[in-house]
Amino acid sequence: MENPVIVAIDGPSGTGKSSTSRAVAAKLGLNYLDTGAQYRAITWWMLSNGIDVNDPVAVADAAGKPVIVAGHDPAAPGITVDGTDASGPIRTQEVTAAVSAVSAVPEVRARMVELQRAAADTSPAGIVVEGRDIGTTVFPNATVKIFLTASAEARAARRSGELNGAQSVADTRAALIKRDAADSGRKTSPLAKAADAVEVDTTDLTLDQVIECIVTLVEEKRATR
Ligand SMILES: Nc1ncnc2c1ncn2[C@@H]1O[C@H](COP(=O)(O)OP(=O)(O)O)[C@@H](O)[C@H]1O
Ligand SMILES: Nc1ccn([C@@H]2O[C@H](COP(=O)(O)OP(=O)(O)O)[C@@H](O)[C@H]2O)c(=O)n1
Repeated sequence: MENPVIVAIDGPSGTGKSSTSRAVAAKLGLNYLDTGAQYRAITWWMLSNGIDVNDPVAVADAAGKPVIVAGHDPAAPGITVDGTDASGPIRTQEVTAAVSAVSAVPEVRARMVELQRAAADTSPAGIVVEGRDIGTTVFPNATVKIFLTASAEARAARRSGELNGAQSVADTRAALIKRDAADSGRKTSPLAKAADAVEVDTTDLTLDQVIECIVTLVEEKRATR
């Protein structure tokens, strides 16, 4: 049988990773994994259990406790923490503000990477995995690696639109830039483009154009291997 296809999609917030990855997985009949949702889920658990997220030792000590299960269906991925649906709570601004600190802790990353590799092992046709370090660390031998970018203005406008104006574009832009810096500057598996990743600037592309571009790259790669 053919090896499973692994499509790694990395990039900063608001570049279109989730929307693109889900559509690409659905079109190609592959599983889907949102690794950002896993880091958000463990962050939500830390906050809910009174762990000081700015204390890396406390976070490391607790990292093995929550049971996080991410769904792989691109039409309805979902995520549970200790059996409770966490899809809503992981998207709050409180979690968004704390997630970079939690995800910088090596013990947290080791646990998540284990779950991410296990997800690929149970995806016979293959999987589209989105995050920050998928092409560099989690799947260095991925079939196709994509690094999405977009201007800070475009990303902030997209995100602010999702929050229905609850946060201004300027405040959203500042929060995104702060999180990018934390994610790119951490020691363990920072946000980075893999040397062999294809960079796609989505600033002036429609979502459909980005999806088409990635589907074509995967199909080309599949045809030649
Ligand atoms: N190419 C694009 N053009 C316009 N809007 C986009 C594009 N890609 C994504 N979006 C929108 O931007 C928002 C953020 O996209 P998302 O996929 O969640 O990004 P990420 O996962 O990288 O944070 C969503 O509302 C999505 O519909
Ligand atoms: N592979 C990954 C994915 C996410 N993350 C962390 O998780 C956070 C949330 O990721 P996300 O993909 O849900 O973020 P958004 O792009 O949705 O805003 C990021 O800011 C990183 O701190 C990570 O460290 N490594």
